[in-house]
Amino acid sequence: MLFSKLAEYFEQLDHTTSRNTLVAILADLYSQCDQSEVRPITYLLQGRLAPFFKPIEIGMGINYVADAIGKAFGVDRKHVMQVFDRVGDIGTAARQVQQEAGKELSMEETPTVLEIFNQLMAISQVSGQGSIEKKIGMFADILQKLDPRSVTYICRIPVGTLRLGVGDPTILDALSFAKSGDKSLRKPLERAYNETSDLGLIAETLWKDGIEGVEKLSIMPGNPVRPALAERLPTPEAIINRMGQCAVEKKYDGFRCQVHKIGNEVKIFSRNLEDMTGMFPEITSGTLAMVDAETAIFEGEALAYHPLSGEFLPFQVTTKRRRKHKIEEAAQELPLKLFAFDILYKNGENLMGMKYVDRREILANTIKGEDSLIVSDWVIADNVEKLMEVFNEAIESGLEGIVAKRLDSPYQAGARNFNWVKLKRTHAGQLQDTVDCVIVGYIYGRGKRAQLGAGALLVAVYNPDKDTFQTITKIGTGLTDEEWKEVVERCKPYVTEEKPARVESIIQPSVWVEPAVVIEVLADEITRSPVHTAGMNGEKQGYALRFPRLVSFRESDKRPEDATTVQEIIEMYQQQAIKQVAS
Ligand SMILES: Nc1ncnc2c1ncn2[C@@H]1O[C@H](COP(=O)(O)OP(=O)(O)OP(=O)(O)O)[C@@H](O)[C@H]1O
Repeated sequence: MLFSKLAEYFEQLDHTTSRNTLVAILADLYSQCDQSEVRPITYLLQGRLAPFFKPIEIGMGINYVADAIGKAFGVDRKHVMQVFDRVGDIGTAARQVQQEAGKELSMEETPTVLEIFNQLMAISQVSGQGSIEKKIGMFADILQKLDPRSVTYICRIPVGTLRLGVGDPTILDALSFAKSGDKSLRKPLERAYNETSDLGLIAETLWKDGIEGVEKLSIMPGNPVRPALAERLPTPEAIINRMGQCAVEKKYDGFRCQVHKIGNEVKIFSRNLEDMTGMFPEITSGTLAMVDAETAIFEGEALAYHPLSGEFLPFQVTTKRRRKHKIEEAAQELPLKLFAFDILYKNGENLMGMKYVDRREILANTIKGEDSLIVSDWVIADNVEKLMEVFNEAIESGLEGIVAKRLDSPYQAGARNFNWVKLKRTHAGQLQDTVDCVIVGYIYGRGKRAQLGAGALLVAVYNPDKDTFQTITKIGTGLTDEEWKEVVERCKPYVTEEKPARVESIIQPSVWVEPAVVIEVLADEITRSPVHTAGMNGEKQGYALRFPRLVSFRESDKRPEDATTVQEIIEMYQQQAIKQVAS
């Protein structure tokens, strides 16, 4: 496939406002791909050269891309940046500069997708002295070979603004449609995705070995597994009624880490599967010193802990780590402990299908001693009193609650179900848990707020079945002026003229925002609503949050698709009724 053809698809995806059309365009694109193209095209669709957990970057910011545009079309960077300042997008600026220079090529003259992909990959691998000059030169060479549309889209890749609004589930649907004409392959594709997190690998395997090949893909050290997640139940009684005898663990309030030990190498992935190894030197060295296995994948929560007093430091203290530039120093000053609570893989064996109790035994035998790694405690409870004992102990030591786990449960990658149930401390008159929402727009304010740029935020939750974002509330109060400014600043790169294809909204905000910024919201109650689309179904009204207020920004550890789901909202709504009856 010629790169210009791919750029044509990019343009179509860019301009659609409907999620069904997104799937149709993508399925059409995939049906044109051969085996060698399907993997690179999958990464390029996400503006990348590799799955997002591999830190392969082109390594050129806006100024260097501007340099390359100037070099390709015979002008200086200053001129390119002037055009960029006027049009607000580096791709459009490049197209304009190309046109001014009279160097537009026709679509038929462009190289293939594979040629361009390999050249971009080569740029990402240039390092050392003089690397910037080299990268600029190589990118300029690419630009000289492209038609105007391709120039537009390719310039957005290194600077991270190729936002086609294509979510991972949408790609899975499209792969299924391209290969079978319907959604029937979605389930096995999704399982492989939950275990390997690599859409490119899955697409390539599907093309090469069919769905049977995809069914053989499973957990592999180096590829993060999508984390198992916890459901909610409103009371300790509800937990015992539903789960019967179960394991109870403290719920640590820190960073979820998935640690991969591959021989002498360690990789640590965050809740949203980013490679965060660099942030946790003490956990890396602890893993090498204490883990008795050649290869292993285990999970835990990393937080600041004072071993002498047995005191857990609050999340705000733990997160200081993110802001510190000198990680090594931070690791000395405020060493984190990883409380390991599960193991998924050991020495070539996939443990995910094993029962919780058996995995726990293996975990205890794998981590030797207690230092920067600590195997977390668990007790068996079959009554409310026992469960509350652990709960109260957790609260006393500064934690926020417990997680109850089914004794015979497997590790289900990417699933939120009743294998794990969380119970947090709550305050009267508030929902039992915060809701993670995605900003999809804002509404201009009057008076002082107008000067700040926003009056109310329109926020949404995630519908994984449809891969859409459905609105659930407007947040208009509870933010300081500083916070408003910060919200607007964070949304700025994602502002878009048209409604993003994956957003479902009846309310028309003043400004649409691509789903990207995740915020944690606390509310008093969930109510039914005729104006919000979350959970709206035919005649049935949607759901809304009452008295919502911003608690924190979550985009560092949650992607928009990790936001609270509509299903969770419906469950929280039902549980709120149970709780009201109980109290
Ligand atoms: N013992 C434990 N077992 C499992 N998870 C734990 C444990 N202790 C802490 N956690 C953390 O608790 C998280 C779930 O709780 P919480 O609802 O507070 O977090 P969240 O990020 O808002 O939700 P989620 O991760 O479920 O989307 C898990 O993702 C994990 O990071």
